[in-house]
Amino acid sequence: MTKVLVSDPIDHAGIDILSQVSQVDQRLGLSSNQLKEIIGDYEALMIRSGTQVNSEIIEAGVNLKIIGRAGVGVDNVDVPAATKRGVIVVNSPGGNTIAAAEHALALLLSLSRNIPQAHLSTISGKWDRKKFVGNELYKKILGVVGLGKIGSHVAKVANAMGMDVMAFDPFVSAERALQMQVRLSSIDDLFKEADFITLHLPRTSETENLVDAKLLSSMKQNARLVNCARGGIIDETALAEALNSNVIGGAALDVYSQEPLKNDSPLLNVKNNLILTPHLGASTAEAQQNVAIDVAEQIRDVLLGLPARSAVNIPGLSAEIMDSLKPHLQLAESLGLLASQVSGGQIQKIEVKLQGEFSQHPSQPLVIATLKGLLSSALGNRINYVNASLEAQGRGISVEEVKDEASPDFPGGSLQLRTFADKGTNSVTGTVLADGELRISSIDEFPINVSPSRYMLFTRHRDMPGIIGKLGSLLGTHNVNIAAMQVGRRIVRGEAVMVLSIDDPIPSELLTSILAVEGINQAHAVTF
Ligand SMILES: NC(=O)c1ccc[n+]([C@@H]2O[C@H](COP(=O)([O-])OP(=O)(O)OC[C@H]3O[C@@H](n4cnc5c(N)ncnc54)[C@H](O)[C@@H]3O)[C@@H](O)[C@H]2O)c1
Ligand SMILES: O=C(O)[C@H](O)COP(=O)(O)O
Repeated sequence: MTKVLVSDPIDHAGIDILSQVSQVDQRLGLSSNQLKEIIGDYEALMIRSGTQVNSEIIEAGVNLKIIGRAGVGVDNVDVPAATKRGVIVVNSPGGNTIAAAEHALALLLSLSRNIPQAHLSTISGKWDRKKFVGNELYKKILGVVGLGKIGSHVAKVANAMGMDVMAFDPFVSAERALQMQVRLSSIDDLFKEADFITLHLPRTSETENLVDAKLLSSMKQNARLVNCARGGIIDETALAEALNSNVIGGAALDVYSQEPLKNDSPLLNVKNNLILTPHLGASTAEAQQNVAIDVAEQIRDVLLGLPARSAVNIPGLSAEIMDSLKPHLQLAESLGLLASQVSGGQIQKIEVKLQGEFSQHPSQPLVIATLKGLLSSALGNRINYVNASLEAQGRGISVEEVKDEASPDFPGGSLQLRTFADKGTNSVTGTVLADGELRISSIDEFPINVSPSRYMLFTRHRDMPGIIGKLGSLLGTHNVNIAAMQVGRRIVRGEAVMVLSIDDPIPSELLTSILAVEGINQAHAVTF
């Protein structure tokens, strides 16, 4: 039975799903060293933002197949290290959208009406109705930075509350903004004009300290800032200074450059106009149930050998694509595997040509499947859809994709793989028949028509009498049974290919004997 380690608090709905297929161990509060020590026993790790999954932990996870992040941000996972090791990283892109958006709105309202401060004052026995006079959000300008899933929901609610919403998001079109009744602007104009600003963008090398002293000083003096996205997007020292010197009206933060917030953080010296929450954006019962179910289902599927729907490190390969292109991906993988066994020498480049109907399919998944097949004879089950491109790059194999809409050969089109190696160029072509069956339709431009089978023998030889008989009796002598045979040639008595489907593997001494037969130029034992 597979084993799943859960190292952060996860809703029981997720644990229930995983328990149906796996042993689930919930070990909260592990140190990094403790996690490193035990991770080798597990096929899957399920986390939230509390567990840092660095490259050492990933290396120690020798059985790890999948890391499931029950939430959106995967910045606590070393995704490149996971990709290199072929470990799938999945998240729940939409499970906590509403929770995070509502938390940002709650912080906006708390800031505008001084709710936490008024609460503290009231429970201390005071009745101060003058000190806590606030502002309405109605008719105020809201600046949304990052108009993705969360930012859009905040914008929608803010519009309904009568706010005038502007946004900065370099990846959102003017049409989309118009649909949302949001006007797009530059970040500089947004910070100058807005009465309230809310951040909903990821933390990346580009957005780190994006909100710095300069941007803060351009804000209106009474303007207020909310960050419910990621710590590190705001320069916290600059923010503390801006608040203490009344450069801006107030701020509310849910996320910090270092979490948990450190005792020496400059933010803790700010008085009055700052509201802090401990990364609570996704902490609603509903969101926790959503993300736990979403991610647990994906972990369960991957452990059962099925695709994951939200893998962050399998580009272009959603579960829908994997399902709809299943036989096409199988063909691509088979051609890659075949090419790796018949091409001579070190492959430096491959050309993946999508012909006819095939050119209508997305090429990226087919290229990844081809590379997976190509590298699997060398790397076995260490290669998968996650790391195939990276492994190929690491071996200096470049990839060219070609689309050729005209394919006279097959109604369903065909896929051709050409390999360019130091010892020459080879090509293999295949198709998917209407019933989903795979066919190899040519090898090195010689036409054939065979289905890939577990063991096969491919030869290049001179088309001459007696050669087939000699080969047959050699196989017979070694007790290798022939299931099917086909010959392909372009001209009579010229060069030809022979393809045999056999029931048994070919021992190396038999291959040597085959190569010694007069007229046989090449012989390749192929295993699918
Ligand atoms: N506080 C919490 O508990 C909590 C909960 C959920 C999500 N989050 C965080 O909220 C953020 C937004 O999440 P989402 O689900 O809406 O993501 P999303 O991917 O749907 O949206 C992010 C948006 O940011 C935009 N963007 C990227 N770089 C930008 C830049 N330099 N300037 C402006 N915009 C930029 C993108 O185009 C995208 O539209 C993420 O950082 C996520 O980790 C926090
Ligand atoms: O990225 C996220 O989903 C949020 O930051 C929530 O993080 P959490 O699951 O640790 O609450």
